[in-house]
Amino acid sequence: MPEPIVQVAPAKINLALHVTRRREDGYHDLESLVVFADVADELSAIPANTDTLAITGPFSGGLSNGDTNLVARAVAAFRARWPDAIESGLALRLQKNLPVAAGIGGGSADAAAALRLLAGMAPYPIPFANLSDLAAKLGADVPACLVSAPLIAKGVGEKLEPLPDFPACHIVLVNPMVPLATVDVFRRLRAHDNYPLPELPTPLTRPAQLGIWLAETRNDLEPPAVKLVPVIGDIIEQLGQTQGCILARMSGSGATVFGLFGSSGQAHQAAQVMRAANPDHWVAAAPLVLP
Ligand SMILES: C[C@](O)(CO)[C@H](O)COP(=O)(O)OP(=O)(O)OC[C@H]1O[C@@H](n2ccc(N)nc2=O)[C@H](O)[C@@H]1O
Ligand SMILES: Nc1ncnc2c1ncn2[C@@H]1O[C@H](COP(=O)(O)OP(=O)(O)OP(=O)(O)O)[C@@H](O)[C@H]1O
Repeated sequence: MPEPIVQVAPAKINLALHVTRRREDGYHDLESLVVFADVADELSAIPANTDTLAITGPFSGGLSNGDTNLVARAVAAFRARWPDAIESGLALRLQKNLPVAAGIGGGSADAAAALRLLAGMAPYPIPFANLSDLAAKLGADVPACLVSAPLIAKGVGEKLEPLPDFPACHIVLVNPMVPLATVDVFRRLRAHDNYPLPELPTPLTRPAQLGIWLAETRNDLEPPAVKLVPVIGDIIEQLGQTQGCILARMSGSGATVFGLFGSSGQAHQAAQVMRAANPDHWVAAAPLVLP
């Protein structure tokens, strides 16, 4: 039996997300500081006669392993774009550790992991720019997930500026286990032309520096999401009061809330507090993925 080829699909966190414009096509232009935490789905592949997808793990329930799964869509799109790159079929296994429709880009991270995995198997180099163009067709967050390191995203997520340095922060993620569809949150958004992100300090190396910058920013999707799922507001308040929490805010279109911490000890302590207070919620603590 050959060794499986493995790619991790880390959780995406929008530390700040400003909605700057409603476009003609109904989508919105965003400016977002995007980071990734070392809590992840995991995708593995073994050469086989045909392509198959098995889904395991705590959040596999209810996810289709058919053509609509973002991993299957990524594989199909890759094979259509580079038909001679991988001749064998692939037995794919997705370990689903991240909650679904949670604002932490699980499906997008899985699609990006599939693209990285296939590109790594190809017998010739696949230019990153071409892979990124294909990623954008699969979903707004897929190009950022392809990078999986701190970056500023603009447009609908296709314009990316990876950051050369970033403070070694720790993240606590809390999800109330209420799925929230991105489209519903955008539909409830009232102000579509908010101000852009302020300039980031350079070099950006200390958590406290990041905290000062973040205090000038927001997640514009948070108020409409809290209206739809009020418990998000309660989590932000609780997490914000834990010791050492630099900032508590919702990620993406929710419902996951993140807490930002300067040390691993404080993050794990806060995660314990949140677990004890909310035994039904999903809680994870992890370091950020650094550049
Ligand atoms: C909000 C973010 O999580 C920030 O990272 C992402 O931009 C969302 O990206 P995503 O999950 O890939 O979003 P999609 O599934 O493509 O969008 C679902 C729906 O949300 C709305 N939508 C989404 C992204 C965007 N920039 N503007 C929008 O108005 C559109 O009505 C779209 O039909
Ligand atoms: N591999 C996959 N993992 C998770 N969701 C998937 C997958 N494939 C398809 N989907 C579908 O994609 C939708 C969005 O799921 P996902 O977890 O990516 O949302 P999200 O965390 O809100 O993303 P974002 O942060 O980009 O808004 C779900 O309704 C789900 O059914």
